[in-house]
Amino acid sequence: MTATVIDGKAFAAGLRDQIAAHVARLKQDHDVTPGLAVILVGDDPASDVYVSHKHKATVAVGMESFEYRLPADTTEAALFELIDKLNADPAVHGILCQFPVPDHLDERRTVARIDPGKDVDGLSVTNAGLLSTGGPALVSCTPLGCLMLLRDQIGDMTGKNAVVIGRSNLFGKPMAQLLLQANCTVTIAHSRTQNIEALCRGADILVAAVGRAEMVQGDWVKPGAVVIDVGITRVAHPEKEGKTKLLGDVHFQSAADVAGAITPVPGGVGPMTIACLLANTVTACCRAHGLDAPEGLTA
Ligand SMILES: Nc1nc2c(c(=O)[nH]1)N[C@@H](CN(C=O)c1ccc(C(=O)N[C@@H](CCC(=O)O)C(=O)O)cc1)CN2
Repeated sequence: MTATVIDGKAFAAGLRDQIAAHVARLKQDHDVTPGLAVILVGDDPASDVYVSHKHKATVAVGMESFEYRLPADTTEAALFELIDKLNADPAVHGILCQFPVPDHLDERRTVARIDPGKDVDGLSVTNAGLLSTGGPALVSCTPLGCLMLLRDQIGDMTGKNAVVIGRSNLFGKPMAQLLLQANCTVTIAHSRTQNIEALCRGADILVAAVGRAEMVQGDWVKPGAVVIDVGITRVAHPEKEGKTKLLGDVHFQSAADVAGAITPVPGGVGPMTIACLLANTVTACCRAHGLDAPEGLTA
């Protein structure tokens, strides 16, 4: 292996320390405590774990955490009633509905109900529009986390060829916008892209977010490239009976032999998601009180 392994867990811990310091200052200087409300509808086991982690992380940096666990048969009307209440609550600066939601609910309509100033997932049309036009958006947490890791690793990204595999609203599209803002030449690849291997081999920055375990092989990677793996697929452990393990979208061993730097799974991008959610809540709180968002927490 020749690549530097990017330690997202350590980076996220440092970011949470910075956030805790900002939260303490907001309390001391402005008598304001940032508050985050997380809504979970249903009983998806992975979502249950993520929501618990979000609660613990929120409390650990000194913010207020409001957690709402609703039954799987919650109607859209009941969900919207809760969102309306949170939109109007001055103690709540960030609102997030954990995805996926049960089939009878619609993610797009749910996000649209959240006040864009409190949309700490950065998924609303308003925040997507602000991001693509260079305005003061709240940016989707995982791409924001990837940008922070890339900045730390590369510094100035001007003129780099960046390929993002995946075109979701939650990740691929905002990631591409952030890389464009950082002066990269950006290509979004997806399931219909032709000759994707050759395209990836031209990338100085390769970001994989397709949800297909180990799709990106070492011979797709340009020597020295920075590889960011956003995939998380849980599979049966090959050696430990009854246990599972996580795989990324990148075949780690072969890619690490070629890349200059690479994020592992787990411990790469994943921990940045929750740290950036806290960062977005501080940003939303500052903006709600007419204060500048702290440097280092935004795109
Ligand atoms: N409303 C949202 N829903 C979902 C989002 C989101 O950003 N907003 N993202 C994912 C889930 N997610 C946070 O919500 C999340 C995923 C992964 C991790 C993480 O730390 N992963 C670890 C491994 C954890 C494990 O062992 O399972 C890692 O990669 O190291 C944190 C948060 C979908 N829903």
